[in-house]
Amino acid sequence: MGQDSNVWSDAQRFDPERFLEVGIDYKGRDFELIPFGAGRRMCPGLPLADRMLHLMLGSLIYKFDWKTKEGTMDMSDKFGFTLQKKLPLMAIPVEL
Ligand code: HEM
Repeated sequence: MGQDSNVWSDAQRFDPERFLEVGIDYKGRDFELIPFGAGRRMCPGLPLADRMLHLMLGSLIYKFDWKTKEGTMDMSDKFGFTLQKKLPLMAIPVEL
């Protein structure tokens, strides 16, 4: 669904900014984007994640530089109900 070209233009391109323009919601009402699932069994942690994620991610980026063992990042994915990375990401923090 995340790469369906009927839904997303240039669907294969990594383009997080696209979400700034589309005006769809990620809280289970718009099925084009359901990172927390939808319906009665959707993620009950959504309100917590919604508040904390920016803070956690911002702190990690602010406090560390990040690198990978190989120096590059493999963005291939594997097919499934949700989009997952083919190879797990091993991010190594480097103290600033
Ligand atoms: C970015 C953060 C998170 C994402 C993307 C996420 C995503 C998801 C997804 C996709 C599901 C399955 C929903 C479905 O079956 O329709 C789920 C279930 C669940 N999540 Fe999260 N989650 C996040 C954070 C959290 C947090 C912070 C908590 C708890 C503090 C949490 C607790 C749960 C629980 C208990 C379920 C099982 C719900 C059930 O089966 O009824 N999640 N989550």
